[in-house]
Formats: sequence, C-alpha cells, structure tokens
Amino acid sequence: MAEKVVEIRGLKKSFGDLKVLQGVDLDLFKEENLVVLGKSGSGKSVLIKIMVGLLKQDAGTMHVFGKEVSRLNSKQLNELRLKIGFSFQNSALYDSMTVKENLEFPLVRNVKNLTKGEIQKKIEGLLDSVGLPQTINQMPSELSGGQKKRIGVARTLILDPEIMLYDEPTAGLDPITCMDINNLINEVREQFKTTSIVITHDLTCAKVTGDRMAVLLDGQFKAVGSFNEVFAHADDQRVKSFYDYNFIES
Ligand SMILES: Nc1ncnc2c1ncn2[C@@H]1O[C@H](COP(=O)(O)OP(=O)(O)OP(=O)(O)O)[C@@H](O)[C@H]1O
Repeated sequence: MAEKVVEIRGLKKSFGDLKVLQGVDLDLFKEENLVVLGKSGSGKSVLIKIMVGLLKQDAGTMHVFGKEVSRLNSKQLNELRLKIGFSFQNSALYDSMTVKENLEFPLVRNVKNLTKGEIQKKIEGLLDSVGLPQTINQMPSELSGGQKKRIGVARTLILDPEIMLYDEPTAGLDPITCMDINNLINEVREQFKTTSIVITHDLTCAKVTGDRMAVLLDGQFKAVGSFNEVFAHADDQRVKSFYDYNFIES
C-alpha cells in the first residue's frame, strides 16, 4: 500500500451561516495524481487553504506528512509550505522579470548558500525538464499562454516540492495546448516523483492526468474513484452533469 501523504477526516468549515465543508474525508497517496472536481464555490480553495494552514477547520483533522496542520507553529508551517508547490491559474510570473529571474527569485528567497553556478545549473535543468531552455532570457510577455504555464510549473518545481497543487491548469488554453499541459503534469510526476492535486473543471484534463477523481458536492466528497468508476456509474445527477456538460453539451 502506498504511503499516505494527506489524510483528511470529518473536516468541517463554515463562515457564519455558510456551511462550506461538511465532513470531508480523503486520502492522498504518494505519487498519485488526484483530481478535485467541484462547481464554483463548492469549497475547493477552502480545503487547500486548510491544507497549507491559511485557514483553520472548525472540526475534523487535516494531516499532511503525518502532522495535523492546525497544530503546527509558524516555523513548522513555513517548512510545510515549502514542501507544497502551488501552481496558480495565471502562472504567477512576474512580468518585469526574465524567465531566469522568475525562476531565481524563489530560490534566492528560500534557499540559502547556493552559489551562482548552482542556481544557474538548477534553472537550466528545470527549463530543460519543461522543454523550454531557449526561453531563459525572455520576458513573460514574449511567451505563449502554454509556455507561461510551463514556466510557472518550472518555477514551482524549483524548490523541490513533494506535493504539487495545480489550480485550473488548463483554464483559458486551446485544446492542443491543454493536452500539452496535461502531458506536462504527468511528466512532472514521473520525473520528480511528486504527489499532485489537480483542481479542474476540464474533464479531459481530469481523465488524462488523474489516477483518481474526487467530486466535492454539498461540502463532502460524494464520489471518489477512477474516472470510469466516478462517471460511468454516476448515480448522483449532479456528478453526471459534470460529464454531460464537458462531453455532450459543450
Ligand atoms: N475567508 C472567507 N470568509 C467568508 N467566506 C469565505 C471565505 N473563503 C471562502 N468563503 C466562501 O466559501 C465558499 C467556498 O469558496 P471556495 O473559494 O473554496 O470555492 P471554490 O470551490 O474554490 O470555487 P472556484 O471554483 O470558483 O474557485 C464560497 O461561498 C466563498 O464565498
């Protein structure tokens, strides 16, 4: 049985009268790609924020690498956050910096005592890994949307995270570039042995990247399993409607 990286049990979170998470249970295993599906406002970001200690749950537990996140002190939280790489929807590149400077920035800020040569080697290695060595001196404005996403992923990988969080990785991209990013997510797992959570509304992305899907509905994961387990035999009309929207109506 693969090692558990995240274990969530009975997690609840409300904001005033708004019950967002109402008893979430989930396991995330080492080196798996887990896709989290849920309509807008279902609580996906709240769940991630509790995972990295930006919000505290009202009840239940969130263990990451065996430790209950809400009990960590600020030093421990910083250490945890360095192990979790967040790849943002908009790539989060600094427009005024070159690709090289964008990759250098998190390294210089978080890893002490690296020589210039080591930094250069790391940046070049990662640009090779994402297939974009030629962009090293370019500005983000000179890159395509897909290239920006790739550089964004390289920037996240530079701190050697153990968990990768991909937030809407294919949003706003054409179908071919979407496939390119889906492949990248799988390549990253193979090359860097990362465990990944992919938050997406794109079922092609879910199918291609996800070992398991988890559908957040009414504040709980109602359906968890392989793509076929979740969608081929979906009893819940709302789970089915995800599929219908992506593959029939669109
Ligand atoms: N700090 C907060 N204070 C009050 N309400 C909040 C707070 N954070 C989130 N919410 C509410 O919790 C609900 C879930 O929000 P969340 O951002 O997790 O949704 P989501 O599933 O990530 O949506 P999307 O797909 O649009 O990103 C929303 O109704 C949101 O308004």
